[in-house]
Amino acid sequence: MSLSKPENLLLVGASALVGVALAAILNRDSTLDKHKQDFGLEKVEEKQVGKQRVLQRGKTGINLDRQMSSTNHLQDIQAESEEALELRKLIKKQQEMTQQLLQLAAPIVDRCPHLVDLYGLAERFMVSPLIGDNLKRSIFGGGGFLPKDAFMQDDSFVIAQKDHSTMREVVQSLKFTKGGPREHVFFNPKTVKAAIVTCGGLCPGLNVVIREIVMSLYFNYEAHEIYGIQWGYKGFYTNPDKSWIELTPQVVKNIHKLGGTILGSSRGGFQKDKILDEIQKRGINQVYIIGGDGTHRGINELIKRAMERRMIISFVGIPKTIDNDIPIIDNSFGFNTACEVAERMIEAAYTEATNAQNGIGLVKLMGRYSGFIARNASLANGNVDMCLIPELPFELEGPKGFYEQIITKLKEQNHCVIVVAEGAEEGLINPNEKITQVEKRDDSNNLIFDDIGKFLRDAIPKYAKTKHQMAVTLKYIDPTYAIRSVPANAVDTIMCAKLAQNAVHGAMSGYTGFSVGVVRNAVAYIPITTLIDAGVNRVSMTERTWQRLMAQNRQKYMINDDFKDKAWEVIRQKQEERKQVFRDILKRVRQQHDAIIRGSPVLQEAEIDNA
Ligand SMILES: Nc1ncnc2c1ncn2[C@@H]1O[C@H](COP(=O)(O)OP(=O)(O)O)[C@@H](O)[C@H]1O
Ligand SMILES: O=P(O)(O)OC[C@H]1O[C@](O)(COP(=O)(O)O)[C@@H](O)[C@@H]1O
Repeated sequence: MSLSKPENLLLVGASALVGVALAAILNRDSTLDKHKQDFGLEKVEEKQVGKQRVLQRGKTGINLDRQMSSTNHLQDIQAESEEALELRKLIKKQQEMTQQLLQLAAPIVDRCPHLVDLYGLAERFMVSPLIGDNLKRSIFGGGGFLPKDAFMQDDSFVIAQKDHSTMREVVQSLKFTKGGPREHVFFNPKTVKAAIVTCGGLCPGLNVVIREIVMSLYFNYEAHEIYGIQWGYKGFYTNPDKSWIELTPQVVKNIHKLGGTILGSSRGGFQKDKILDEIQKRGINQVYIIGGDGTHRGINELIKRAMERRMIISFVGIPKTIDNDIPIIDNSFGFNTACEVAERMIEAAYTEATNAQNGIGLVKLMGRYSGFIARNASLANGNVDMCLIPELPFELEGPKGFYEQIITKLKEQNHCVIVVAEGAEEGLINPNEKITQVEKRDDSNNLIFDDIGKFLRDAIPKYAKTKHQMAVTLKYIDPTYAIRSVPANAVDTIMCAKLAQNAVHGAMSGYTGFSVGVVRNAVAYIPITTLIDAGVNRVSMTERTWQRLMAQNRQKYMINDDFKDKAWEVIRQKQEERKQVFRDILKRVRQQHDAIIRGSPVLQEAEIDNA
């Protein structure tokens, strides 16, 4: 019988359900008790050792129900009559097929690795110390404080895509495991040794994340051995006696009010074996790494190497980027704060511009590859006339170019407010207008552009004077580091706490290789490989937020006729590339899901029978 035929599936399903019911009567209670003894799970519940665990552990197909019925009661079975034995075998097969059917019907979720699967470990879980032992404690706090139904099931998921118009689209959307505390934890808190490191550029909220990881490990799980690694990746192995510092609630108590990171940060200096040597030497089994895309590439390298070295460690990423250019997540922490501060700078530019004849306020904001800060701060301010970002094709010169449009604005309203993202020159469609002459890179191999802000500060008045004999008053504001070095605002502080706590929940429950992010307003565990594959998030020219800004400031198309087609082609091509990236991810996730199902012993058996 082929399980790929729907009618056979239904047949198997129907008979399997009958079998399951029979099985439940015959051996459920006794097997469950035996399982509880074997695994020491006094509080384990029937529904938790069933199908959900099978789905979660799909990769290795570890099936607690199967273990129970096939091994634990062999002696009982042998003592029974031949007839009963046959019946039991049939029931067992039907049960397994039911599991298989459930797997076939399961949503396709992009699951992050679990240490049990990666290393083929026995499933030994402890009841979470977070569990409230009575309702009062659950409500009013103290020791274990979570009521039972506050725990997250492993098969809960978050749908990543925003819009769906058909059920088919919902089914096919990218989905991630939902973050949250699990009722059973992989790590015994007494044996946890955690390390926290911050990498890359600064961002508001780094200290909040550090603080909440420490507090959550220390007070919620009562894991007390926590280290902070100073100066980014290189701090793991450079002067380790000094750069490894012990983090306690006392140390981190007030750091959430400070900008930057108490651990310091750096670019470059990633040496995986040296990092792992030090981690191994100190017996670290949970590593929390806060950083951007470069940092996440590093985490992926560490995981691969750690597996080769058979180091059982949970590596967790907490995505950090002031530019908000990490894909999939709604927003990165610190972005809200950055936009708030940037908006005030734009307001200063507006005040200056409106208080001078032919006044121009020019603000340069961060955004190497993506213009999210410039876009959102401009929208928030509402008085920006032109916003230039890397994703926007434009020209400087010519009758429709940027300079001419400034002149038009000045003639119309006597002032002009301009926001430019530092990477905006990527949008310059005419190669003759490029600003950066020699390509430069930083220690992490990121591009460094020549300063477009300073370039425009000098070029705009010159253009107005030579081409229009117009004297302008230009005030230039470059708040770059002033924006990212501030403490997190209230919204970001709450977000950081949410991310940090869920990072700890994920690591404690044995997940690894995931990054914790808010997706459609819910916390998701996103496989780091997926985050890397998804590349850099960018503002889409056809998305509604950008369109809203265009509607608000009535910014015109800054391209002359010669480059019109090329500009459209660039936009179209970039959008197609982004779509392809997600199509590829979805394809891979689907293939993984199919492979899990095909790799299942039940399906293989059915196919052999059929042959
Ligand atoms: N491809 C990579 N593989 C491994 N480590 C990397 C990679 N790219 C960057 N890193 C490391 O990650 C850290 C931070 O990277 P960087 O690009 O500066 O910041 P971000 O993580 O914010 O993008 C640096 O220590 C850098 O050496
Ligand atoms: O001067 P630094 O420290 O290299 O950082 C500047 C760069 O970092 C960025 O803020 C990007 O960093 P993240 O997105 O990783 O936070 C760019 O916008 C900016 O060019």
